Amino acid sequence: MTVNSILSNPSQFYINGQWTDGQGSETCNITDPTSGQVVLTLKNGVTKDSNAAVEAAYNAFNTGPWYNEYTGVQRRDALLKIAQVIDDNKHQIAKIESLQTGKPIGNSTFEAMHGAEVFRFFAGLADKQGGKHFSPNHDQSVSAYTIVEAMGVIGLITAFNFPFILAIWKIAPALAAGNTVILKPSPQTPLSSLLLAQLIHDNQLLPPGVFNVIPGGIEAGAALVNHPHVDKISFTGSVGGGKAVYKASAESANLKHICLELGGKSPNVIMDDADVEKAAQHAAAAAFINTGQTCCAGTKIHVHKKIYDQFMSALIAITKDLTDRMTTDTSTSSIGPLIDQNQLNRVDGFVQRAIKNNEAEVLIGGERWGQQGYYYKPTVLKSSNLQAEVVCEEIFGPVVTVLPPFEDLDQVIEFESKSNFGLACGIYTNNAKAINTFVKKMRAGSVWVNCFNVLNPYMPFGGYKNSGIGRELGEEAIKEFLLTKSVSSVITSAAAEIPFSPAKRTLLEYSTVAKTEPSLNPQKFTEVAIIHLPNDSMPNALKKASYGGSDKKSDAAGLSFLETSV
Ligand SMILES: NC(=O)C1=CN([C@@H]2O[C@H](COP(=O)(O)OP(=O)(O)OC[C@H]3O[C@@H](n4cnc5c(N)ncnc54)[C@H](OP(=O)(O)O)[C@@H]3O)[C@@H](O)[C@H]2O)C=CC1
Ligand SMILES: CCCCCC/C=C/C(=O)O
Repeated sequence: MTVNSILSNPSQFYINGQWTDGQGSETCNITDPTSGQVVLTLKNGVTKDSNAAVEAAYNAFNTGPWYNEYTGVQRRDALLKIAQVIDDNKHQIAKIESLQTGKPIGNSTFEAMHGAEVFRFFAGLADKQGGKHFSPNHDQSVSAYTIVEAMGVIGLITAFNFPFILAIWKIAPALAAGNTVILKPSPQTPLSSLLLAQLIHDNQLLPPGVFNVIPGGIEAGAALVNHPHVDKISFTGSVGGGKAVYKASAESANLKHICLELGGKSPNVIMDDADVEKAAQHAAAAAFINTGQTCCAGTKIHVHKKIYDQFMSALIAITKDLTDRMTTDTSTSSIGPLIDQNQLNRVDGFVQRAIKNNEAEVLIGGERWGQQGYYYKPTVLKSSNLQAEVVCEEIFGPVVTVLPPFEDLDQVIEFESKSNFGLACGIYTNNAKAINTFVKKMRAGSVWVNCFNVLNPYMPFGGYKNSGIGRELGEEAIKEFLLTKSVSSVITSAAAEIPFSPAKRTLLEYSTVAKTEPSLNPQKFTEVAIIHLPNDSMPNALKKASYGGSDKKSDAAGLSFLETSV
């Protein structure tokens, strides 16, 4: 499979609804990690490219139809169409994702379908965002309400490990909220983001400038973070990268909003009542998911003393089986390669240092697999040094560290409370008291009971502590891309004020209108401006709505505003 057989404009950037050449001179190689072969060379994004994309997104937000004319229902429909196109092209998406990451093709196909599901979820929220109305005093002369508005232009920066999913977790809620976006994927893995742009472009699913893609390059990412017209950065990557972005965002001219989805060292606790074989299966899957290149992977295991020996035998047998089934063929492989040689060196570096410093014992694995590509054997380490690097740091490879057996869950929780990370954790038990204690006391964004790495669009995902700020997925994620505006309006005459221009109308409340104008069927309206006046003056006030000039015009304009808001 070649990149050209899937991507029509493989080395171009997608800006303002057009395919354009990058303006820099440096290039970047995209490599197939199963073989180490270069599959595409494309330009690195530079500041000029980012600036062009920001300008396109800024214009699209301020003057284009996406935010100014589309209703929530229209945005919903656009996102549903994107979901359908992803589903229809899931095999192409999966092929290109596996080509650039080396993932087993089954995983990539699942991830493409998950991406479609995430678009559907946020499509369902696109038309359901609104503010609240308050009556702060009894005579109702003050109309007080909130409206929710899109933030504006959003910069999305993603990592190499789940390129398609990580991008969609950001794109879908940002667009559902009415924003325009610039996606800067990891320089190692831009291809599935470019394919998404191609699918959106070829099927004319979004107005120009709403969705832009600038492949790789630290300069391109930094330019987004520094640009005064970018209102928010949503970032997935390393803790170091996240902190640099946080700092630069704070120092940028416009004090950006920020969402950071960073690393983890998620503990997996196996209690004494666990079904040992099942728990070991789950623990291996939890740790080795995506070759361990997963922020929430269960890379640290605490096992109860009573079942420790049995569990360890089972875990080693499962890991051996996984290793025996390794192959470079993504259609049959059990576990894929690491992303590149740097990552391979980095992972092996952790293991070799642990051995050299007597911090851990390798029970299985601990070395490169094969001669081609960037494969590393799934590895089980045993450590009794609770301060060891392999116990405390994110390795981002297929390496799991088992800690000394425990007897008291409280001690495990106490130990974990000192971790710098707080992304996820899991416990295997049917002991209700243990579950309740664990759920309550663990300082982590996701808690999994008798399962691990369970992610779906409904459940917010994100970290405590160094694991991040903000949430992706769930209703929380769309709120990350909205701003709330409070409006207090004192009515001083009988003339009603239409509080919004039609272009910026927002659903608030239609009950007063319905009560005073029974001829209007509120069911007809998806969006109606509230006209809040003392009840006895409402009919006249409505008729006299001062909207654009004379009484007659105002009358017509006021009512026609309501009617055209359908
Ligand atoms: N979710 C998670 O937990 C993840 C954790 N990691 C961890 O990070 C390590 C390195 O992975 P990597 O993907 O290189 O992660 P990075 O944090 O280096 O990069 C992630 C993304 O952020 C961009 N980026 C990095 N620094 C900046 C910056 N200062 N300003 C703007 N953009 C920036 C990168 O692009 P560019 O390189 O062009 O700057 C890339 O698109 C892994 O080994 C792993 O430990 C990685 C991925 C996901
Ligand atoms: C649905 C498959 C698992 C997705 C895992 C998402 C991981 C995120 C990250 O590593 O940042």
